[in-house]
Amino acid sequence: MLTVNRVERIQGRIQVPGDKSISHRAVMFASIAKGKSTIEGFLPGEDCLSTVACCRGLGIDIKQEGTFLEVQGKGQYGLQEPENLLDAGNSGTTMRLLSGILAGQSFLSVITGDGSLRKRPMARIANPLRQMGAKIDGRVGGKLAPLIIRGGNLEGIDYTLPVPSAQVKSAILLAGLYASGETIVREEFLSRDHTERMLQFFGGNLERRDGSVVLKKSELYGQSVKVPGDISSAAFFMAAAAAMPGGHLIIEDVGLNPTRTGIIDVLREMGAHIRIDNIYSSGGEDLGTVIVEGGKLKGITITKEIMPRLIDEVPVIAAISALAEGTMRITGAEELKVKESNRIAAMVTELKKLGIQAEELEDGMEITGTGRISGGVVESYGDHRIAMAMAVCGLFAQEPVQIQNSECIAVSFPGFEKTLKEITW
Ligand SMILES: O=C(O)C1=C[C@@H](OP(=O)(O)O)[C@@H](O)[C@H](O)C1
Ligand SMILES: C=C(OP(=O)(O)O)C(=O)O
Repeated sequence: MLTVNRVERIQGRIQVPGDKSISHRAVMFASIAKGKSTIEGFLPGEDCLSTVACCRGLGIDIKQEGTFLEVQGKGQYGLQEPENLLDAGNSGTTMRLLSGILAGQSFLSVITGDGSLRKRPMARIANPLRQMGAKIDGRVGGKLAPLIIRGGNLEGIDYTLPVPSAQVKSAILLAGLYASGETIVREEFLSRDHTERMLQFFGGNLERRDGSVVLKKSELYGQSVKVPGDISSAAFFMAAAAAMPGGHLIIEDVGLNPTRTGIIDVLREMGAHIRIDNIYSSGGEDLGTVIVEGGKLKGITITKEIMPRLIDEVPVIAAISALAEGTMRITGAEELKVKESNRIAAMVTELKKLGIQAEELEDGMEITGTGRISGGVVESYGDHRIAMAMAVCGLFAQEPVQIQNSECIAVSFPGFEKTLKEITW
């Protein structure tokens, strides 16, 4: 159980661990690339370690020393039939992206995960991968994991995403590496495009045409990847510093891919002062220093257009909305219901336990800021983002906030508590 006490100051200069989305992709792409890859700044969180374990289960030699990885890629057709179940743990990204790769293999794989992942929707990837020619079965008519995949002989498809999801887009593109003809993915609002950028970086034949991604069957080649700091982890501290009058926080080497910076746009619209400095590029991704000055925030309305660029940051936005003036209305966020927990229900229930005025909407939530957060015991639902969002509430609460089942924070942010202590007084 993590206990977070009220603080008076948020100040400091920090770095956050490597980006989770990019760490997963780097390991997977390196595994199916020809030759050795190195990965620097890898996130040694539980989710990414699940990806490493699955790739090892497919016969890939991966050496890990903290945040440094060396992967001996065996080329597109070098993976071996796994002797046992592949376990994606709590990680939707592992299960969905890896399924795209497994759809290209003629051998049999069975991929499963923990209790939360086994409840999350998998038809969204199974359907397009079946259309490409893979055989995929699973519980409840092939909709839930464990998934049983026998792939091979794929054909490209032209697919418009029915749900805004970078994981679905990525699964199709990874299968597209093995498919004849062109694989085309279209989406209404651009979701995180790390797969597109990294496929190009590894030598994949990928083009972007009028809002769609077009991929032709291609071979990847080993590379050296430097993983940027995770803006989704930085978001907890950015939001806390923004809501604390007098707060001053500098976060270095943060990934600033424009498909991930919705949190900066939202905090600015809420009245926060955020500056970006020292921008540079590495491996097709932008990085930079984020400087946050704290002050008084106001509630705003968020709609579905920004959601793909903001999705994992909604819990912490909800948390600081309690401190903002007026009402925060978050809409177009249905996808939050199918994350590690139902993040709409979880946040509303737990915020109410701290005396915050919160209400569920069909596609989001509404929070009315009173500036007052009481203390108490709250639940994480085994969901890392809920646990960290509630920790942010604790920094502003009248009494300590105790977060039950907080170990799940290690899924995406090992060292969260240590960094939190370093910047708060
Ligand atoms: O592609 C990715 O790395 C991710 C995509 C998002 O999920 P969806 O694709 O389900 O929206 C996000 O919530 C998740 O944390 C990571
Ligand atoms: C939704 C998340 O991850 P995943 O889908 O990979 O489990 C997350 O990290 O907030």
